[in-house]
Amino acid sequence: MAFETINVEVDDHVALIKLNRPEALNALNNQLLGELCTALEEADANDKVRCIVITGSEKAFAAGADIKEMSEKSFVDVFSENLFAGAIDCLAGTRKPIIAAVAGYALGGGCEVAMACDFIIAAETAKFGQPEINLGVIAGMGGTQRLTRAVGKSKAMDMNLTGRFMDAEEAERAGLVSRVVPAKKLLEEAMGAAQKIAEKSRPSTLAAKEAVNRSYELTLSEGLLFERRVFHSMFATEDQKEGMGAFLEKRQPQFRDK
Ligand SMILES: CC(C)(O)CC(=O)SCCNC(=O)CCNC(=O)[C@H](O)C(C)(C)COP(=O)(O)OP(=O)(O)OC[C@H]1O[C@@H](n2cnc3c(N)ncnc32)[C@H](O)[C@@H]1OP(=O)(O)O
Repeated sequence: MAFETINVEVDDHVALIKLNRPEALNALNNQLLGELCTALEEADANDKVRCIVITGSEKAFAAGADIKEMSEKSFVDVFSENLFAGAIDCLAGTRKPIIAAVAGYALGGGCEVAMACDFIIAAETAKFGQPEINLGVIAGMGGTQRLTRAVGKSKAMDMNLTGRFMDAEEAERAGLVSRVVPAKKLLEEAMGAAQKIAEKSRPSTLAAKEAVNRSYELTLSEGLLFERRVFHSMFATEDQKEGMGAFLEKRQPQFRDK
């Protein structure tokens, strides 16, 4: 499928999706969000793809929802079209692991898209923020919810109420990002992490992602039970025998996704 606002490359079991609206710092307009959703559905359905990386440019992962596009909309417009529900549900509904590789601005919807990925690797240049308050609105794709779960109430309130940006170092300290690397190494690091994930047994990666995500929805005892039962179910796979057998035989496992 040909896209205009994103580029997609599939190489070595990793789908690399690059947001590509440089003239607007990758502002998330309807077309880009629609194309991103289509690309994610295709990657999820493509047997060759085992992990997905989403990235932007050196200057911006994405500077938020497209303000020009939404500025004239009325309440009835945004309510009727359920503005932004589709794109973020699409990300959250993708079963394969997704890494956000963030350099430059990840603001508003850009920060929210990154947070809807499974983890974030940031360049030293990354800046995260929920500046919607400056536009007379609030975050609408998870900035008050996912950010609070990631960094706690105090920092989430600070960012949502003042609109200030958080740099990569602070984001790592706060637990918003998993690692920070020099900007030149960002893609190499993200693709390296994706390759590592791609080498694992597919049932294990899908199950690990589901189990971690359940921790957002369940009580601790329900979550622990869910995890234990999924762990038990992995003993029905050939890959469990292969993984444990390979360890005991001091060799690399050859997973067959069975
Ligand atoms: C999803 C929701 C519901 O949560 C809502 C949102 O996401 S609302 C959007 C939140 N994001 C913002 O408020 C950030 C807006 N952008 C900026 O503050 C600045 O552009 C900047 C700090 C990221 C970068 O500043 P600077 O280097 O000075 O570049 P600019 O000249 O401002 O930008 C270059 C070019 O890009 C256009 N641009 C930037 N961001 C957006 C945007 N979010 N929507 C539409 N267009 C955007 C900007 O207008 C410039 O274009 P031209 O004027 O040169 O045509």
